[in-house]
Amino acid sequence: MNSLAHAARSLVLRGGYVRSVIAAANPSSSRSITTLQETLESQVAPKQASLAKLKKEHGSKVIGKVTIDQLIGGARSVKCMLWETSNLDPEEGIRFRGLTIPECQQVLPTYSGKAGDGEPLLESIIWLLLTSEVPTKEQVDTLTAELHKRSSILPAHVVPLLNSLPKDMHPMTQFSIGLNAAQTASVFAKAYGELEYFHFLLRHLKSMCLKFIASNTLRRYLPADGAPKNEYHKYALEDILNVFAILPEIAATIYRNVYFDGVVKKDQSLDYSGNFCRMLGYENPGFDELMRLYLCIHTDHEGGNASAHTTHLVGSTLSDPYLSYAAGLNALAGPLHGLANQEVLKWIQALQTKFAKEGKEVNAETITEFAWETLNAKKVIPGYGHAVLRKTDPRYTCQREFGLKHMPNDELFKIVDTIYQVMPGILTEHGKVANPYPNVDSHSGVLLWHYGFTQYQYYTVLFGLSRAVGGLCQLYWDRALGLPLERPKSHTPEWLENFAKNNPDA
Ligand SMILES: CC(=O)SCCNC(=O)CCNC(=O)[C@H](O)C(C)(C)COP(=O)(O)OP(=O)(O)OC[C@H]1O[C@@H](n2cnc3c(N)ncnc32)[C@H](O)[C@@H]1OP(=O)(O)O
Ligand SMILES: O=C([O-])CC(=O)C(=O)O
Repeated sequence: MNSLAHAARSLVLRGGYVRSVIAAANPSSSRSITTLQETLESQVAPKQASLAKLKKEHGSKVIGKVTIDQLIGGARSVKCMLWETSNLDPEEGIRFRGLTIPECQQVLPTYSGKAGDGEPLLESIIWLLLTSEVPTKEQVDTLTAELHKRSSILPAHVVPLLNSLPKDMHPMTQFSIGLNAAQTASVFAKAYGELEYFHFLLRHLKSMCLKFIASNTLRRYLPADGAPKNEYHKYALEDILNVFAILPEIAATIYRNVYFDGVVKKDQSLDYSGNFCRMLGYENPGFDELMRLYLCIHTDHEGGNASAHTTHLVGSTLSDPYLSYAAGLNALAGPLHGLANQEVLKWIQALQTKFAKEGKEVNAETITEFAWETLNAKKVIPGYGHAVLRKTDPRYTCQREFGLKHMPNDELFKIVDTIYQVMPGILTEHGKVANPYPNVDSHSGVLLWHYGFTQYQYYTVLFGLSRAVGGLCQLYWDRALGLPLERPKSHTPEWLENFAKNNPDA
């Protein structure tokens, strides 16, 4: 009962939480800033209404067909998911709420405060993806302060648990364990689960008199209307912001445990990315800027990619945001998805080692030789190809531009550039690949390496820190729009064969 009362009260109190954080961060301007929560609350009803209208007026319109090839082939291009936060065009690449990466770099607030002067802050992208609005620097600063403050919500058992894990456990496995363990702090699960418990209790009390007393007593301590479906998004938002806030400490603890002394030092006078770099143990403003770029560009890639889709699917069962995104992390840990960034570095290392032993230079010719060896061994070239993109990934391009600006003479950067010159031709000649161009993973590792961040088994954790933003900003809207349980139809091979036999012209 005490814990019920505590949970209920803390839920109610959080309404005033954000305002007090803002006031603490910036007392003079606190009254004039529209908070993230206020911005979102004003958007929910109109968005719900326009989705309901779309469904009512056009719900029966056909937007595509599905072939047997698509059913067998991983549902490529099947249109079956609503995604608010970003959209991917095969030629142009990603747009975050309508903005390309260069446009984001021009308009979003940066560490210096001036848009266009440096890389966007991750907090800017969080604001953009959640609200579809470009925030002011003041708004972004309030979000930074809020996330720093919320980081204290990390449950006390999580760091000791991480400390107890074997150092040779893959960092992504540790990341997923850490986030799952932090789920005890879920506000969403409490709001939902305790009400379940409340109804369970009422169902099982035999005496009407006891039912009446229990009902009246418990209701006093629970949110006024319980947690009805139309309020799920409020509890989800609490969890989502808390997950953003605690992930850096989980990620940094893993890095410091596996490769160093386990000590994590914060500097909350900095932004989210800058503070994260200090937690990792880096004190280089150039590395801070790279981290800002890295964390911004990996956030979101529309809904169909495996990590975002998994988060959305698991969330549709009303699993809370912690569990939903932990599932997304497990999808990201696959080598055809996020893990490809570590595979790229591994591939380049193997290439360098082989030709160093043979006393040969790494150049276009030796890279071509090594690529054919990989392909003939029926392995993939990591960092190349894509399920949707049919041109060079703009996330590759902006990282290349960062490299040209900050490390044009770096040896590894030059190798990546030479790979880029020869690989599309090789993959085209190979003849199988739908997209012979590089994706985001083919460039990210070498930039990190330049700053001494050479522990490539860890690289996907950085991706996972960033992808939380896309997956979970969308999860907010999933709950706000009341999207249902996701459950597509599957068919047996026999059904397909019969269908094909009975429908020769289909
Ligand atoms: C953040 C991200 O997730 S970006 C992607 C990261 N992953 C990688 O970089 C791994 C390498 N790339 C790949 O494996 C693929 O290109 C994927 C998984 C990204 C996309 O897969 P698909 O949509 O199936 O690609 P596509 O239609 O081009 O595949 C056709 C064939 O080409 C092969 N192929 C695709 N890309 C490559 C590649 N980079 N090297 C060698 N073969 C490839 C596929 O394995 C497939 O072979 P199969 O017919 O024998 O099964
Ligand atoms: O879109 C995809 O399928 C893979 C990808 O690039 C991402 O998730 O960032």
